[in-house]
Order: sequence, then structure tokens, then C-alpha cells
Amino acid sequence: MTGVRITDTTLRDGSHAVRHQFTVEQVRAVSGALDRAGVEVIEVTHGDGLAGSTFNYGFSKVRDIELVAAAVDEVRQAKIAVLMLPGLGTVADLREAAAAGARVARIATHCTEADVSAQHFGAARELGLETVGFLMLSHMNSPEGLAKQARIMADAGCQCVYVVDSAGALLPDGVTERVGALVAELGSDAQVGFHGHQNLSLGVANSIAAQQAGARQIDGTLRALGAGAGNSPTEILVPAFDALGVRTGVDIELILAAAEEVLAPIVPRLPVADRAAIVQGRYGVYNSFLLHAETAAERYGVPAYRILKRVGELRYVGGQEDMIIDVAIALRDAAGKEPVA
Ligand SMILES: CC[C@H](O)CC(=O)C(=O)O
Ligand SMILES: [Mn+2]
Repeated sequence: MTGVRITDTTLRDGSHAVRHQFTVEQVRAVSGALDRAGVEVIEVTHGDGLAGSTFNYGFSKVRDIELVAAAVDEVRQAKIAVLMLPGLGTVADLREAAAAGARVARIATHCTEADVSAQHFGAARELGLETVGFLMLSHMNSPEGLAKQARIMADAGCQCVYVVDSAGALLPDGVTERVGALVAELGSDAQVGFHGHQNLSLGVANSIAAQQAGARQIDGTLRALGAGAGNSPTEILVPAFDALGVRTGVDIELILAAAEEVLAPIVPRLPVADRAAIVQGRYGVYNSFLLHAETAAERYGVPAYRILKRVGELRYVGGQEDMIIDVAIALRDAAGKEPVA
């Protein structure tokens, strides 16, 4: 029986959906439930990664490192992972996370910029951390281009490179091609993973396509809690893989309980594939832009979905959050300074 390792990122990607306001008690409850269900890796960080708590990205209620330490203390078998974007987080943040008990470092770059991650993979390996690389907005690079970027990460010490569908824009064939290209390039040098989003309701289908193309690590979140339209729901990935005869090591009843009894009651607003989030999927817009676009929409009287569509046409990528304001102002001005209906 083949298998995949599930990484649950409710407590990192899901942090976007609660505007980074997770408490220590909530992190303990969710990580404990995931651990008891048999999830092997649980990611805990600000939605934008270590050191993401800033004016630009939104301040966390509790420092990353305190949340990581709480999850480490709570779990019995799971490894706690942290995510970082080079430039926002630094090697010093990785060191602090390792000292707090994190065991997996996930380093994320835009899908054409893998070279900025090299020193972070080196540092993570020296700290004894398992390493994962995230090629974000993977729909913006060809399978061949993505494979070259994956090679850069693997040569720098990355043990599993993820195709990251940050906008939920990929269709199953696009996932198959990209994961297949990475598997062919990396061979036994590194595994391949897949991180899906729900903008076009394809997170689970795309994860299955990824597994069938050779991916060995798959991300999900409870109740799809995550940026934009949310992520592939962990409690659906597990029974879907089970039905396919793919082993996850996660207990179906316990993961269903984690979603229904632990996560659902503590989250005020679950992600939904609404007009803005679907536009993100169709025009390939980074899901982390949703809340920024909603804020700009309110301030400048332009609908969020129009802002996001324009952002997609301009092909903005993670790190260009401030440009969302320029887009909103331009749309407002084009509409004769009247609020756009
Ligand atoms: C902060 C990194 C980024 O949001 C990673 C991710 O989950 C994605 O690109 O979908
Ligand atoms: Mn994501």
C-alpha cells in the first residue's frame, strides 16, 4: 500500500482566516486533537510565517514562538513545523524556533526565486531540522521551469519540494504535469509535496492528482481554514485517500472529531469560495491578498473582487501587498471618484 504524509497547516495557513489571532489555548486544543488523530506534521506560525507579525501583514495576538512552544508541549508523536519567507523571517528566527522544539522548517519563495532560500536550508539542516521548500504561486511557472527551481532547493539541502497552488488556480492536469516534472528532476534526492487551495473547489482532487503523480507529502487544514477560499480540508483528504487505498496513518473518526468538535467551535468565520475568492482562483491571485483587498475595498469604495481581478492581470506576487492599495485607488479614480457598485 502506498502512502502520503499529511501536514496539517490549520495553525499557520488557517491563521490568515482568523487574522492571526490564535491563542495559546486554541493552539493547544487543535494541535492536541491533530496529534491524537495521527497527523504526523503540524505547522504553527503566523499566516505569513515566522516574523510575519508586522503592520503590513497584521499583528499576531501571541508571538509565534510561544505558540510553537505550546504545540510542542501538547503533542506526543507529531512533529511541529514552522514556515518562513526569507527576508521576512531570518536564520535567527529559525534558530529560535528550533530551540522551542520545532522539528521541520518550511522555507517559501516565489516559484521563480528559489535561490533566495539557499542559506536558510543550509542553516535549517545545521540546526538538525527536517527541510521542506515551498514554490509559491506554482501556476505562474511551467513544469520545466518549476523543476529547475526545485533542483536549486534540493541542492541547497531541501528534503521535499512542494508545488504550492497559492491561488487555487491549478486544474488537476496542471498539478500532474508540475508534480511529475519535479519527481522526474529530483528522483531520490528529495521528495515532492503538494499544497492546495479551494478557490475552484479542487483542493482535494488536485491533491489526489499530486499523489498519483508521485507526491509523498500533502497539506491540508481542518474545515479548510486558510487564506482566500481556504485549503484542502484535512478531514476530507484522509477519507478520500483511504478510499483510494493510500495510507495516511490518520484515524478517520478522530480527524472528523478534530474538525467538528475542536476547530469549528473556535472559529468565528470559516473561509468560503465567494465572489472574491473565486476570482482569485480564476485569475491566479495569491490567496493571502484577500484580506488586504477587503480592507482596501472598504477604504476606497471599490469591490474586493474587482481589485483582485486587476491584481491578477498585473501578475502581482507575495510581497507586493502594498500595490493592492494603488490598484484600489486607480479603480476608484477611474470610476470618477464615486464608490463603484
Ligand atoms: C506565507 C507563505 C505562503 O502564504 C505559503 C502558502 O501557504 C501559499 O502560498 O499558499
Ligand atoms: Mn497556502
